[in-house]
Parts: sequence; C-alpha cells; structure tokens
Amino acid sequence: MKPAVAERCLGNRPGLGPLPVERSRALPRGRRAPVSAVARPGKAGLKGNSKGGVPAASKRSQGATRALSPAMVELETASLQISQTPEWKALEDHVTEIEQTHLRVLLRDAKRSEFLFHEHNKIISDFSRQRVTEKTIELLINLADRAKLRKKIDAMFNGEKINLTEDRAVLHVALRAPRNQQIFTDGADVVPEVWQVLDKIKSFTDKVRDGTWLGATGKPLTDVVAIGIGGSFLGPLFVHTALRTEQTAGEEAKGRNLRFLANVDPVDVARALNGLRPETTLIVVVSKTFTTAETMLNARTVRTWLTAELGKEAVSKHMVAVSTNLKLVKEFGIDPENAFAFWDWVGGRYSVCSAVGMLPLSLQYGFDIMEQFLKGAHDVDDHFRTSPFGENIPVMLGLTGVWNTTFLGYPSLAILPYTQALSKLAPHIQQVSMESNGKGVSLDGSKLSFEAGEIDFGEPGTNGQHSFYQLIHQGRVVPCEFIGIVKSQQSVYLKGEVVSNHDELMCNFFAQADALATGKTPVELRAENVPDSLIPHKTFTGNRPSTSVLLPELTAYTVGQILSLYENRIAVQGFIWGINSFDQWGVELGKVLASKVRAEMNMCRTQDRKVGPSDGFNHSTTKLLNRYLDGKARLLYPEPEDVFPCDLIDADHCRPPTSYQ
Ligand SMILES: O=P(O)(O)OC[C@H]1O[C@H](O)[C@H](O)[C@@H](O)[C@@H]1O
Repeated sequence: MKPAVAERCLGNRPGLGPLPVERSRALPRGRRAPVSAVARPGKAGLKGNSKGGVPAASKRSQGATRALSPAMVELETASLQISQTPEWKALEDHVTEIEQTHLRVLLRDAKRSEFLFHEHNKIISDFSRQRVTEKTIELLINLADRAKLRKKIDAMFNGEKINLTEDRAVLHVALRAPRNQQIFTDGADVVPEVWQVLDKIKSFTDKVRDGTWLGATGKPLTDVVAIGIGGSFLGPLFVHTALRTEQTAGEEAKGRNLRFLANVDPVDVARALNGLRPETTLIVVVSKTFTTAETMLNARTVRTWLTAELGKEAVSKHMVAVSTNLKLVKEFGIDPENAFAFWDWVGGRYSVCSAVGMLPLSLQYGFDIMEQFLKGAHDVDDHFRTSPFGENIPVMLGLTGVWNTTFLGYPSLAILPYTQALSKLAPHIQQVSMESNGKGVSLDGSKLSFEAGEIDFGEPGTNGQHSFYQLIHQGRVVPCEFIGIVKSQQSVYLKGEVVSNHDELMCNFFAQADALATGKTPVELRAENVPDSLIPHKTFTGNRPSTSVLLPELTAYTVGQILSLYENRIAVQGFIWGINSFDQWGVELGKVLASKVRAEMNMCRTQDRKVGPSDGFNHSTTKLLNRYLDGKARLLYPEPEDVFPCDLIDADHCRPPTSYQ
C-alpha cells in the first residue's frame, strides 16, 4: 500500500464574511438566463399584481430580448394577475360556503357523487370525497377558462415554446405518439425522429437479450446498471418497480437484472455493483446534459471498475449512453453508435418515455412490453387533449389540486397507492410535481401573490397506515390520492381466510378514504360507551378530502396511463397558477456553491495546506468544514488514484477505504 496522504488543511480561522450569493449565480452552460433576469433587469421589486403599469407581457413585446409569437403573448398575458380576476375572487368567496358543509353530509347526496364519478378506458376516478359541490367544479372550470387552459394545452401539444425561460417546446407527449401522428416544432415533425430512436432501442435490446450482442469475453450481458439521477433515474425506477411482479413482464425478465445507481455516495456504488461481474454487465449512462456531476463521477467510477478487469477496449461492448449531448458522450469514450438520443424539448423529469426509460426497461422486459407502456401514456394524453374539462380526469385532478392548495390552504398531497408495485410512484411524482410547480414567480417573472406548488409525499398502503396516517386523520389536513387495483399482480387466497390477501389490502383502500371523509363524532363515541375522558382523543373530525382512482390491473399499459395522469395533472396546475412548470432554476445555486467547496477541498489536498479556506465562506461553513477536514485528516487513505470504493464488491480489486490513525 502506498503511503497515506494526510488531508489536514484547515486551521482555526476567524469567521469570514457572508457568502457572496449574487456573484455566485452563474448560469449553466448553454442555458439562457431567466427572462426576469435578462429582459427586465430592474424589475426585481415590481409586484406581479400591481394594478398600475403596463402588463409585463406587453412590455416584453415592446422591445425585450426576443420576440414571442402572438399566441405566446396571449398565453403569457392570461397568466398574469390570475389572482386578480373575478373567477379567482368567486372561488375565494365560495370557500365560505364550502366551509359550512361537511363531507359527511355531502356524501349523502347520491346525485352529487354520480356527478363527481368519472371513467375513461377502465380508469375510474371518484372525486366525491373532495370538499366540492357542482358549483365548485363550475367555478374551477371558469377559472381554467380564464387562465386559457385549453389554449395552453393545445400550445403544449402543438410544439409551441411554452418553456419561455429556456425557449423550448414541451413535447414529452410526442415520445408516446403513434408512428402515424404528426407533431411539429420549429417547423419539423418530431415523430419520425422519436421512432427512429425507438427502433434503434428495439434492435439493440433484442440483440442483448437474445445473446447476439455479447460482452468482451464472449459472455451474454445479463446485468444492467443504469447510472443517472433525478429525471434520469426516478421515472425508470418507478416503472421498473411497478413491473417487477407483473406476470408477463416477469416472464420476460427471467435471468436478467436491472439496477440503478443514482447517488454520488460511494455507498450507492458499492450497493449497485455488489455481486456483479464486469464481464456480464452492461452499463447505461443516462444524462440529458451529460454534465451532471454525480452521474459523471459515477460513470467514471464504474468505467474504472469495468476496465480494471476487462481492459479499455471493453467499453465499446459494455457501456452505452442516453443523452441529448452526443458530443460529450463521444468525449467520454462511448461510441456514438452506442448512444441513444433525445431532445431538448423533453424535460428531464418528463423523460421516462424517451430512451431514458425505454432503453434500460426494454433491456429488462423487452421492447414489446415497453411499447405497451407508451400506448397507455398516449391513451391518457389523448383523453387529456380532447375531453371536456368536467369529464377530463387529469384536468379534474389538477383543478381539485389547485382548489385544495390555493383556496382551502392545504399545501400537501399524499399519494397512497394500495399496491406495493407502485412504491416508487410518490418519489417520482415528488420530482415531477415539486420541480415543476415549486415556483415563486409567474411566467413573466413577477412575484406570485399566492403560493404555488404542492408538497408531495407518499407510501403504499397499508405501510403508510402504520406510519404517518395518525397525522392525516387527527392532525393536519392532508388531501390524499388513493390508487387501487382490481386484479392484483399476484394472487394469494389462503384456505380458511375470509378474504384473499389482495381483498384484505383493498378493504383498507375503501375504509381509509371514508374514515378521512366522515370521521367519528363524540355522539357516536358516547353511544359506544367510550369514557368521557377519552372522547376528545378518540374523536375524528373528518371532512378531510381525498380522491380515489381505481384501475383494472397494473400492467405496462396502465402504468403508462398513471404516468400520463400525473404528468398532465401537474401541467394543469402550473397552467392555472400561471407559472413556468418546465424550467428548474431553483436547483442551480446549490450546485454552484458545491463547486466552490469542491475547489477548496481539491486545493487542500493538492497543496497539503495547513490554513483555512481563502475566501468566500461564512463563519458557520468554515467551522463545519474545518471539523470535516479535521476528521478526515485522521483517516488513512491509499493514494487517491488507488481509492476505489468497491471493497464490498470484489475483494481482489479493493483495499479497506479508511482506517483511523
Ligand atoms: O439528466 P441530467 O442532465 O443528468 O440531469 C439530472 C437532473 O439534474 C438536475 O437535478 C435537474 O434539476 C433535474 O431535472 C435533472 O433530471
């Protein structure tokens, strides 16, 4: 073992000045500055809803940095001051009316329940446990009309550049369009390109699966590790988790393994590679930009793992990539022939239907199954694009979401699938929803006068019931979305049991929604002889809103439907709030600051400095960084080029990563 490198850099150093946040706000390469920053630099303090002055959209059209099409100016204008419109005000007034009702009473009205019960292609959605009446829905649809929801949906499907701050179209719906459909953006039909890549995925994945494509030592590649993070990870993980126990998909996946590596934590590397052999492993590097720090370090790490055993030439057989940046893929050393493209009009969190999901998932389940997934998503896209709002399930989900969040003041949403197979739905939707709608300004850059976005979380039932349901029954009001399945992927019915295992699960699906809605009153408790002292503790106020969605089964097709329900629901909310749901500037600042820390750590290591950071860190960060580096200085590492976090994976290649001096 080479001598240890002592990494002690930081001495005690007096507190430094506050972090120069403004100076650090570099923009990512290739991206434009947000409109509010470039078009109207002096506008930061302008209130979005100030009554005076020229509307921002028309200001922009009077000489801003770039021209918008008349259609986009109209849509941007429709997004301004939505909270000042009579339709918004009517909903605010209506809250008082709704507050005088209780779901216990509303649910007695069968006519109302029928009105709130919708069905599309075997997906049933029941909105009767929302705190709404027919009038509420009418008022919400009026608001949608005022926000020009229909035009915004059309603009999205027609390839208009509705992602204004990045000047991009939002066309993930084109990823699941049938071959014969035409969808244009910038004057070109994108559907042929989409199918060109899908055909390439089919051809490649067939070859890997049938053993025509072999590894460097002539062995079939049975194991796949997909390296990617955020949108290049969560969607594919959700779909993989949903299909693992589905009968047909399970058959197709026999003898194959699909794993994901997302976190830059070496612990995740060790876990992803544990038990795998390079000679039977195919690595798929998934990154829209091919610059994401975590993914690129993980890709380099796994490439080292691979080439240490198989040599550099093995990369062409064992590593493929999915990206919009084919130039960087090539520079990384992956043959462009082995790269699967997608386009800047696909947002990362909306990319699971592109090669991002289709490549790794087709390797695991075969292309034909995954084509069903695309068909399911397209089916709901079509329903979303064409159905009247009152019968349109994604629109209804979006409208009730806006009602709960903005008007009734419930900021969160619990996503509660009653099937373990959907256990990764909530983590995926967290990104789609919170990265899309977690915004503080409207499309034109003016500050919102209300809070947009929704705090999403969730767990499959019944696990959640034994965890956080206490709070949602008796603590805060958290609107819920229950998802149930008629036919389980796995059927178990034990002799002597009163119901099958799946029915047992589904009893809870029905019971929980009613418990939240109707609650339990002190009168009912007294009738059950509950002692007076316990009555307050055992009372359930009820009146807690939820939606129930019931699907016939969970297959690749219905998983695609679920994806589209949520993606489009989230778009509806953003369209009504008047925000840009398709950019994500909020993730940049942390990345910039991490680069500064990285530069500092590197300087400490290379110069073996004994002094603290030279500038730019505040007292708190300096102090904590000191403690971290102090702690690290006590550890013995091999020379950096030998550090390889795989001692858990393959003892031949690794040494103990650390030990205490
Ligand atoms: O696919 P990549 O370019 O590697 O990006 C991965 C992720 O990076 C950032 O966190 C973005 O906010 C996400 O939207 C994106 O999905």
